[in-house]
Order: sequence, then C-alpha cells, then structure tokens
Amino acid sequence: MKQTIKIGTRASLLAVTQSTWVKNQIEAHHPGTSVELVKITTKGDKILDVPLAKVGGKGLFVKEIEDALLEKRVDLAVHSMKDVPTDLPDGLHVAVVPVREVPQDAFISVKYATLSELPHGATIGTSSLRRKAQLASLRPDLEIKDLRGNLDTRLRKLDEGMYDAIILAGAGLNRLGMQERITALFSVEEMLPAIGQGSLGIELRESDSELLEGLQFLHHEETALAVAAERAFLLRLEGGCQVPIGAYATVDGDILTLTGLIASVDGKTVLREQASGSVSEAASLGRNLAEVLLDRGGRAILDEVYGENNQA
Ligand SMILES: NCc1[nH]cc(CCC(=O)O)c1CC(=O)O
Repeated sequence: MKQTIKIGTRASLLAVTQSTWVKNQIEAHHPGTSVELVKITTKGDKILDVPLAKVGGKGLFVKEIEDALLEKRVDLAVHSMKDVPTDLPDGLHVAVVPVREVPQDAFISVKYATLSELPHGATIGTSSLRRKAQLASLRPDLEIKDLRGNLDTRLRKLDEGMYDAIILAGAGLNRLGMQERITALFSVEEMLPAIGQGSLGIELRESDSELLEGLQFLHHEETALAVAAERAFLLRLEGGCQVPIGAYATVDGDILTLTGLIASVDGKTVLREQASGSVSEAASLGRNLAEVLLDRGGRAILDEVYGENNQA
C-alpha cells in the first residue's frame, strides 16, 4: 500500500463524513499509510437552489472528481452510489462497495410521528420525483413542496416551520450521527428507495491494482451484487436520478430478489414488479425487470418525463 493516498471529496458535510470514514478505515487497516482529503466543488454543489429535474444531465456531483482521478490529482473517490451515473469514464471503475447502510427513506417531522398522522392538506418537502410520486400515491391530499440543499439546509428548513414533514434518506442521517432526527423509516413497500440508496462506492483508476488490492477489506460482496442488479435496471431505463423510478435488491444466500418501480409524477400510476434469480445473473435480472415495467406502461411514463425535462 502507498504511503499517502488522496481522497477526492465534495465539501458537503455528508461527503466529508463518508470520506473521513473511509480514511479512518484505511489508516486503521494499513498502519503506515496516511490518507488526505482533497475537497472538490462540483457543478451540483453550485446550483443547489434549482430543482435538479430542471437542470438535467447525469452525474452532476461526480464529474469534477472523476477529472481529478483521471489527472491523478487524487487516488480515490467515495461516492453515494445513488449519485453515480451508470456510464463511467474510460479508465475508472467503482470496484469497492462497502456494506450498505439502511436503504429506506426516512419521514422527518417535529410534530407528527408518521406519514399517516399528517393532517389533511399538510405540507411535505422533497424534490425527488420518485418520492413525490410515491407520496402522492400514499397521500393524495398532501401538498408536496420542493426542498433542495444539503442535508443540514433541509433540516433547518423543516425546523424553521416551512414544512410539516420532509423526506430524506435514512442512511445520510445515520452516517452523520443524526439518527435521532429520523421520526420513522418508511418500509420499502411504502416507499421504494432510489437505485443504490444507502450504499457507498469507491471509485479508482482501473490501472491502480495495488490500491484495489489494499481496499478489498472494505468490500461487501452482497451489497455489490444487490447494487449491480439495481444499476442494471437503471441502465436499461437510461435514467438519471431525476426520474420517478426506484429499485431495491436483497441477497439471501445465492438468491437475489429485486423490486423495481416506475411511477407517473402525479402518483396516479405506480408500476411495481419483483423478480428473483441467481446472484450470478444480477445484471440480467435488472435488465429484464426493466423490460417488464417498460412494457406494462413504463415506456409511456418515461417518454413524458424525459420530454418535459428536455424543454426546461
Ligand atoms: N440525493 C442526494 C443524496 N445522495 C445520497 C444521499 C444520502 C443517502 C445515501 O447514501 O443514499 C442523499 C441525500 C438524500 O437523498 O436524502
């Protein structure tokens, strides 16, 4: 293992916390190696007040970091898998996937214990089309209001009373040590998570086999297989994270079970399918499940969503 390793990271609290966790893991496992964080500002960080669905473009949070990797200014990058596009640049791979945090979305409120306790017409904050669609389906009476910004900004907006409740990924709050802010976790039946939610991915140069070897202790194969199936589903749908789609896979022994969802933004149509198969077929399970949902009406839904984004 090299004596010094540089991790390229976004400057957000969550990104720095995740990268610091990886730094501490590496330094504990490889005495004699020291790890340095290099903060990099991404396009996504500069346009935090614009709904991402309107900005379009995939990988808003990773492009500048990948450039730094390719130019050898940094050696690895720690991403939330959810933010990593399916098409990586030549020469890089996400080859180390640590064990998954909770995949579910969290309901966060100061006054109400669960979604069903929210009074008629209450306001709930999220900018994710996936969350909006599933919320509208569960509670058509609620007023869903956009909510952008880093995690700390979103929590502050809730505390200031701009919303009766907000939705955030449980994993992010847990990683920040803010688990007490989670009022309730949704079940995956109520709210199917985003592709890769709760999972980290470590990206590095394909040529850096020594580093890959040195990071193997962080790899969790079951998480990697589950996320591979979810990402194959995403790839077939050519979706960024700004479309009302979700997927979640679990691995039990040699069997992988994948649930996928495509919904209309208004929540009036929610298409959901599940498939199981051998872990060795993770990618084809994902692709096939996407095909099934496209044929069941998903294609028409996605054509409409992509059409709207292109005009914006
Ligand atoms: N969309 C941004 C994002 N990307 C990763 C996380 C944290 C959770 C995770 O690692 O999946 C979040 C915040 C959120 O969705 O609430």
